[in-house]
Amino acid sequence: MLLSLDAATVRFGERAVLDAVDLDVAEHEVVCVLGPSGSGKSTLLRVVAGLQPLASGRVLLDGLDQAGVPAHKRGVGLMFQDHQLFPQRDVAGNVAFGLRMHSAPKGEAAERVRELLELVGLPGAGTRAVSALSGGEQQRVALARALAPRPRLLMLDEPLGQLDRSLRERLVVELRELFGRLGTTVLAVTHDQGEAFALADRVVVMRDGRIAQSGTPLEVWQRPADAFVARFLGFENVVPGTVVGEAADTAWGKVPVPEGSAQGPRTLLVRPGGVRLGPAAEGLPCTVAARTFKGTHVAVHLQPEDGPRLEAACALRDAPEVGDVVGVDFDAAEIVVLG
Ligand SMILES: Nc1ncnc2c1ncn2[C@@H]1O[C@H](COP(=O)(O)OP(=O)(O)OP(=O)(O)O)[C@@H](O)[C@H]1O
Repeated sequence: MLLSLDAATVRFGERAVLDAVDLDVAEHEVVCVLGPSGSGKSTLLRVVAGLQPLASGRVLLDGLDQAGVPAHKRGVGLMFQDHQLFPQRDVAGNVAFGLRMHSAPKGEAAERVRELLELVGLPGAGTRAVSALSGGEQQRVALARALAPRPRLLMLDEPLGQLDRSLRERLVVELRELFGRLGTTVLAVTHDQGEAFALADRVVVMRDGRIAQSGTPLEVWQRPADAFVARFLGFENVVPGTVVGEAADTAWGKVPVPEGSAQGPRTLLVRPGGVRLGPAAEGLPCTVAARTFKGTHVAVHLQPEDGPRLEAACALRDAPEVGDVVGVDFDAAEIVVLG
């Protein structure tokens, strides 16, 4: 394992901001830590970087305990949210900064800077002033600077946080490609699930200093570990229910569940795609309370006579109007019995 956290714990006063976290990152793996504000994501990175001491537990790099190893000797690169470029240096000066710290010979450094700027899509930008760059360009310079000393582990804290949506979406694809090509091992944190899912081989969801779930983007998306993860991912149809056989009793009536689901009192996730709308006389009667255009589909918010609202995903053409009364039934394949 390139990186292992072993029961890593950080306390501020009484409160454990990291609470006995175990995490392994293999070489060449891209891991994204995802979680709400205050869940401990940045603290996790700072611990690995050697900027935050542990109350207990261990950080190992290549199997070696990093206790007492200062930040600059850990061989990890860290790129922060507000990319902190030096405004008085030009682009090349910023990129070379990472190298100068490692006392590279001058000619070699210039060649490496040229190579890095090409890599991040800014060929020939070496003499430009940092202040004259767009947000996305500054982000690329910060990335080149972090990659310059060839860190064995690259850590990114909200790497695309400040940028507008379309630029973020483009950069995330570029980053994924770049890391794949370079074989870089990456530990990134973000609160944006789209970004994490697009970038990562593995997603780690944090809650209150603990890991709520770890898995591939597909695993986490298909089978959120619990109601917290499901809600954090933006799923709204989360209800308690009692599972007996292949159905559950819920506030929305009887809901079918997949074969082999855990039995007894549980929490259910109903994906919006599994909420099917039909004539008012069939299934659970609901009134359309709102519609939200989502680009590829319409999210239809349904109010049953009793019980919480439901969200359905409808094709653009089939979406009912606000005020319509529809009958709802459920597709067992889109229902997950949560842990
Ligand atoms: N030096 C400190 N002293 C006291 N509390 C701290 C300190 N640093 C962080 N915290 C607290 O620890 C908790 C976790 O902080 P952290 O920055 O790791 O969260 P985060 O998940 O990265 O949040 P965000 O997404 O908002 O950056 C927060 O509640 C924060 O207020």
